[in-house]
Amino acid sequence: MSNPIISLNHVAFAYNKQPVLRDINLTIQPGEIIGLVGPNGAGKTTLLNLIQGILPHAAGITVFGGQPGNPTAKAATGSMLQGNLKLPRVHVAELISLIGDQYTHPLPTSEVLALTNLTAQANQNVATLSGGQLRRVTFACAIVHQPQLLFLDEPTVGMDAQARQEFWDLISRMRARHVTIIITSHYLEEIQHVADRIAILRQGRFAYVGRWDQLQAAHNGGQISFTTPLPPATFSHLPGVTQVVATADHLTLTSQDTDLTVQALVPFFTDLHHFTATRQSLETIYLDLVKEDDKNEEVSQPTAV
Ligand SMILES: Nc1ncnc2c1ncn2[C@@H]1O[C@H](COP(=O)(O)OP(=O)(O)OP(=O)(O)O)[C@@H](O)[C@H]1O
Repeated sequence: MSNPIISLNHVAFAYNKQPVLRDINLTIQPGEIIGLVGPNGAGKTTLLNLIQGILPHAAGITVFGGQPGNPTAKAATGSMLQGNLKLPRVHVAELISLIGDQYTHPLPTSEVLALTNLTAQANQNVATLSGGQLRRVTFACAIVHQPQLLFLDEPTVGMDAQARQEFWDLISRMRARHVTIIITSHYLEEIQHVADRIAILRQGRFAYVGRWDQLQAAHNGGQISFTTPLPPATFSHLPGVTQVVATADHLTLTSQDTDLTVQALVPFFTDLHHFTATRQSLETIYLDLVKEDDKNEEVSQPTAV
């Protein structure tokens, strides 16, 4: 395995003695796309700022083999921070080429425009762009110097569904260029398609780091619905079943393990109709994980930082 681009070892951080990050551990390999998720105020932006050396506290953080903000890391990093930047009133192409001129090996402006779907807006004044287009210009400015590492803090905020889809396509194009990306987003269902691994930040620690599909496989719960002439009590003691709800036309079983419950339902199949089984959505798994962590926090003592 090649040298990691970023390694985080027992990283802790507090603002004015108020702990935000308590014990953060993560190693990021070149070309990986990491989705950093967590509730509002969990510390995602703080962590990105620490890794970039914007916040002055570097214990346990190595970026491109050195301290955050080291010259190699600075030259190889692109960043798109939260919100729209206040951009000067120039044409889109002019702005991208002005920023490119600050670097030794910038991408040609036409290539950046094509990559970010901004060719049609090349000669438009940035002050007249839509919110979604403006976010793409900010992204174009972050990649013009061909960074190996990109930080994207809620890049799709304010974009409509189509603009978000286009943006995620753009991130997939960055994957082909082997760019390492850390991206924060509250759109879980979307980020799962672009991120190789998800890191769920909660109460100053990662509640989960890994692939979404593995997280889903580990949470096998869900709901099973059907119509049946049999009484609801028939199903309440089947393996995995935690709840049976009867409505006018069907029964819904909530199960901790849908595979197990479906197997136990096989002997009843001739009496079951309109059968559907649904696995928990990622959103539900995420919310449960965050809630579980809340419960754990109630019993565990906060770590001194
Ligand atoms: N400069 C600061 N001084 C003091 N406290 C701060 C400062 N910046 C952030 N905080 C606090 O640190 C915590 C983490 O904030 P941070 O912005 O890192 O969270 P986040 O996960 O990015 O949140 P969001 O999803 O809402 O953007 C919050 O409680 C916030 O109020």
